[in-house]
Amino acid sequence: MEDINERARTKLGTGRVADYIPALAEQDANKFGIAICTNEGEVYAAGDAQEPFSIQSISKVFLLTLSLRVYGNELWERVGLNPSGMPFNSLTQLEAERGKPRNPFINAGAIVVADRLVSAFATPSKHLRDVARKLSGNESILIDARVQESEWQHRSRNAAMAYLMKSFGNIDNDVDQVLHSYFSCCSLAMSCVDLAVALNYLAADGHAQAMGEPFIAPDLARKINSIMFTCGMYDAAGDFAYRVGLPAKSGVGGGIVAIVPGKLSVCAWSPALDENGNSVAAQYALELLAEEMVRQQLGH
Ligand SMILES: NC(=O)CC[C@H](N)C(=O)O
Repeated sequence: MEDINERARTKLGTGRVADYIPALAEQDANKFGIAICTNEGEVYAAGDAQEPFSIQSISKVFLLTLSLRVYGNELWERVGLNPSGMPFNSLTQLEAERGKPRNPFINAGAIVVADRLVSAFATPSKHLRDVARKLSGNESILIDARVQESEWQHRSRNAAMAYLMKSFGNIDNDVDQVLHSYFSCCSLAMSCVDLAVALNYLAADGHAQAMGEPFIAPDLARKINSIMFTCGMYDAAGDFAYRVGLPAKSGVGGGIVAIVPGKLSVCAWSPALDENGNSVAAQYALELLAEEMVRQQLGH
């Protein structure tokens, strides 16, 4: 971890912090952290791994997991399962494809999933926050109200997607209510350690480390990993698969969670992003980790 921390920091200064959500523009581009949680429950961390950051699109994994727990395969009537090949906030496919987003890991897809949760739970964002607390074993996890408000103030593009989908009958609830839920989930503040522990269920056949019990069925964990592999890095999913080869999900807060099924979960974070909205240093760190794991497996 220390070696990766040192080497990944050479990438600081490359890329740009997201500024289309003003509250995110204030992040310090010189931060880098990485944490691993093994399926045996050991946590290894380096750099700024304990510092909470805005999880942004990583919340789409929680949203999807909770929604699949309630709706099962019915969910796929509302949202597709294929990479979009488009930026995460693109509107162009939505009109042509009659309001059914390509996958649950682009904004439109996650907004549809959030709508499903608004139908299922009285207070969906509080429910999701509580699940994040339980899964990470950290009761102090909060929704960052400043980020949430900033997203709401600059919601035009996400609101346009939501209204377009509503016009096709793919959003059941009030658009403002759905957007509020979606933004509050994106605004959860968690650290690399929190996220590595919380998402370990995807590495451990659905078993939640901090809860000490099954969270989802093994088959569902396999399926979510598959969607992460093909769609988790937006239109750069293929590049990342080639470089790293692991199911992963990124967010514009600079975090990336990756899963080594059967072994461990990892979260790397650094706020500066490349042109696809993926953290430059976090991607590099995961590439170094993947290379190191191959070397160790070969006994080199
Ligand atoms: N890619 C992301 O992390 C985007 C999430 C962000 N909250 C948005 O809706 O634009």
